[in-house]
Amino acid sequence: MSKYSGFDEDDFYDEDEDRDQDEVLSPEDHKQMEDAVTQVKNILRGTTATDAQIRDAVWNYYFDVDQSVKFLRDQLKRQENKRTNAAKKTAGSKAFRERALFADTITCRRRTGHYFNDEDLRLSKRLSSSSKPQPKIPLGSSCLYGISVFDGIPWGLPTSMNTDITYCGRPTRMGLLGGSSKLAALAKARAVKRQQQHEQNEPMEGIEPASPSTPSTASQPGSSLLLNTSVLPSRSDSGVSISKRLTSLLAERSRDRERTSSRAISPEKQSYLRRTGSYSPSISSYSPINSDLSSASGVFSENMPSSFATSLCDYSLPPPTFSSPASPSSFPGVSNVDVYGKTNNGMSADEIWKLITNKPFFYLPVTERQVEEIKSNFDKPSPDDIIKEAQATKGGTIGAGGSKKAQPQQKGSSRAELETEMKSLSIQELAMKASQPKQKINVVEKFISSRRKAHVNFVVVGHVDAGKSTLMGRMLYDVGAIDERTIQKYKRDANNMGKGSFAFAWVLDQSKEERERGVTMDVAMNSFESSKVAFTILDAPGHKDFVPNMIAGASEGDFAVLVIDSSPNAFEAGFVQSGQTKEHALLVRSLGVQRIIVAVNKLDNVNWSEYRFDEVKETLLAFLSAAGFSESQTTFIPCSGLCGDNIVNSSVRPELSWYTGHTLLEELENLTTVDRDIGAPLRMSITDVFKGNASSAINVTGRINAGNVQVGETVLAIPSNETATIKSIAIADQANDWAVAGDNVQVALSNIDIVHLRAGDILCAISSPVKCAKTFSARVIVFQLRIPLIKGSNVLIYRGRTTEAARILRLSALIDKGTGKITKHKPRHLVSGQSAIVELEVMGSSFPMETFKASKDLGRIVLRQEGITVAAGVVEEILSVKNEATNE
Ligand SMILES: Nc1nc2c(ncn2[C@@H]2O[C@H](COP(=O)(O)OP(=O)(O)OP(=O)(O)O)[C@@H](O)[C@H]2O)c(=O)[nH]1
Repeated sequence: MSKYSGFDEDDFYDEDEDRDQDEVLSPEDHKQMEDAVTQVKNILRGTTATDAQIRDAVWNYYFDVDQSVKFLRDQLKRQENKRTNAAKKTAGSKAFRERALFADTITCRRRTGHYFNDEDLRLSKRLSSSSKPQPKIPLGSSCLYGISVFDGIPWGLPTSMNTDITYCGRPTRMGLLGGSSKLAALAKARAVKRQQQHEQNEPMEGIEPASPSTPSTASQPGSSLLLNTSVLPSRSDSGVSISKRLTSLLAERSRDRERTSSRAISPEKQSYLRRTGSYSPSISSYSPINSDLSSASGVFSENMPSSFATSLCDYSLPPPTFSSPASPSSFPGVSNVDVYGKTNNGMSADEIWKLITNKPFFYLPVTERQVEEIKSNFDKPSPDDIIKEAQATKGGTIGAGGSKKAQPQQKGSSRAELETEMKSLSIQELAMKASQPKQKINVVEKFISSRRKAHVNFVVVGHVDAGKSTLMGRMLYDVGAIDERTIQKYKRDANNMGKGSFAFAWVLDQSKEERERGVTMDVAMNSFESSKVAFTILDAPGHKDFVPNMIAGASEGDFAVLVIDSSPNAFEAGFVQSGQTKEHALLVRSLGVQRIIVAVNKLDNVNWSEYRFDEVKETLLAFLSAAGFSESQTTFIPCSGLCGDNIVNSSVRPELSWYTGHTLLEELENLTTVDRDIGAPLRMSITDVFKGNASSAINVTGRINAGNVQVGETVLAIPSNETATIKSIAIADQANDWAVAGDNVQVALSNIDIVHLRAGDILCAISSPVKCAKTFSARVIVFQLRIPLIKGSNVLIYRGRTTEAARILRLSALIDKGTGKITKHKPRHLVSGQSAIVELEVMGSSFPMETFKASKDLGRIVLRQEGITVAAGVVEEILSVKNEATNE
């Protein structure tokens, strides 16, 4: 391996590199080196390899003669190739430049033999040191720079164009519009290189680079530099003679161009050249439209964007006036503009345009008549306006999905009138006008006369894998809410998945992910009816990651079923600080649940042990009473969801004969029914929002917390503050004309856009809107904390499905848990187990809430920090709202 590995061999001969080989070589190595150098020299005799190159190669290849020779031969070959290519390139570009220069002034006559005329040949001789004439340049050849527009056209020049072609200057090259980024990069690199070369040429005294504003000579091939005779030094050296030559050459070319321009151009050719952008019309045909063509013809100097492009991109341009467009000829002192855009006062058309308009612009190719026509189209009302007007006349109907905040303006009504009307409108009046259904039902009367079964929601909580879903699945199966076939199917499918024991849990865990993971992730809802009561099960997730979902479920529960895994160590695992048994029990209590049934589950795992049951009962009873559940409101039932003991039917198992109490279902039926004010203003917490398949209505599901609702009624959505009309109501999939507090409903809403509704929002009576709190005070119980809560602590507040960021504004007081009396004002911090009054500020935009006194459902909150529940409590007072008028 050579020392060059990993290096570019082009860097091999670095003149500056200091390699003092003699200093590091031993006498023996030195001799070896000299021998090798001599051998390589002999082999490469006659080549251009220098002594230094040979020594370097030998040194770097560790005196290996063959390797060094091979390397050096390769290098020499590469250098030779480089030189040849560079020479070819130089020769090529020189020839190209010369031909381009000739082409600049050539008139090609295809029909008459494609020869240069005498004048061209004379000029070419003078320009080129070679006296050899250039006899033929075929039309369409790429060497003809000026007409290279025909390059690549397989059918050549159109027959109609087989007449005289006049080159009118080099076309301006514009940047790539999209396309290859590699090409763009290459073009950019070349431009930079050209710029560098240009800058290197700049210091030449007496010669300055052509500027964009200089006359058209700047854009001619071969004339990238322009003489400035005023700064030319009066030296009689060779530099001056070159300058003189260039001056006379340019003067001659200028005369030449004038001659060419005076020749007649056929209309056919004019049209073609317009299309190709190489035609500049004379002043006689100068118009706003073809002024742009003149800029494209090369009159505008290189690197300038066309006026069309400028008009498109430059928003600062003043709009052009259509009535009397200015033109270069109208500029004082200008009477003529030639085909090169040069005017008789020595300025280019471009310069004059700039003076006239400050910036070049592009006129749209429309006549004044067309403009008038376009303008008159807007005098009439649009089809939309006609429809709106018709709707307004009919009675102010607004299309579905439209915002009801902005009523369409009646034609003829003044702004002042409208403002007065708006001021006089109040939500109460709106309520009077809009919330009345066509045929008003007395819902309270209807409810009483209907003798409907009491409707109870109960939430099932407990540590992960305590058996909550299995227990509820079993209950639904035993009461006949699930048929045998479905259960058999679940058993088969669960067996196939290797989760046979989860068959009953699948009744509630419906999602694929929940079934695959064997974990409940969101609250599952299911209903069944006993002979006395209609129940809705809210099966909450037990995993700590889904506590917010558990809170949502618990917020809707009237009672709670706490499921305990009585298996050895399992109860203890759920009861430790990080377990969810305690957290869930505290949360349901904080959210207003007073009645709790503890299902001591999986008793089959402890051989139906009474001792284990008592152990669990004792431990929990102490904890629950400390958490606020009275003993009379707490019941313990030994059961097994998997085996079905004591769920719906009493166990007949001899091992369980020690228990003679109620089954779980009996216990649920015995619960005291909750009193609800069905005559109060409507409050409905939305749990889900979705669009119906067929109808345009928006469906929302949720629970009616207070009051009642009926089909045709107009309600208010908070926090969006948008009204909606109740299109239909369904209770347990049965259509109904009305619903009351406690019902879990699916409601179809019309006249509202789905963007104004989301889970956690409240539907309420227009006459009594729910407020969105900005600051409020709450009585809270502090849970287990890692760090104390202080003034300024950031928390997340939860209520049902609503969550918002909040900040503790003030720790107002510590209170006694038993008596509720203040024990200390303004504590510095709050620690685990304390009760306190705190003031909170809602950071987010909207958190609809009510005081606990006004609504037990909407007045409860849970505070969490970094995924841990830190406190829960009730809203005492709403101190300020987001916006009194709009709740925004
Ligand atoms: N031996 C026995 N196993 C049970 C009993 N009840 C449930 N299981 C098993 O416990 C495991 C968990 O049951 P799930 O019903 O999913 O528990 P869960 O509390 O709903 O779980 P999460 O909702 O995810 O917290 C399953 O393997 C059930 O078969 C029972 O009474 N006895």
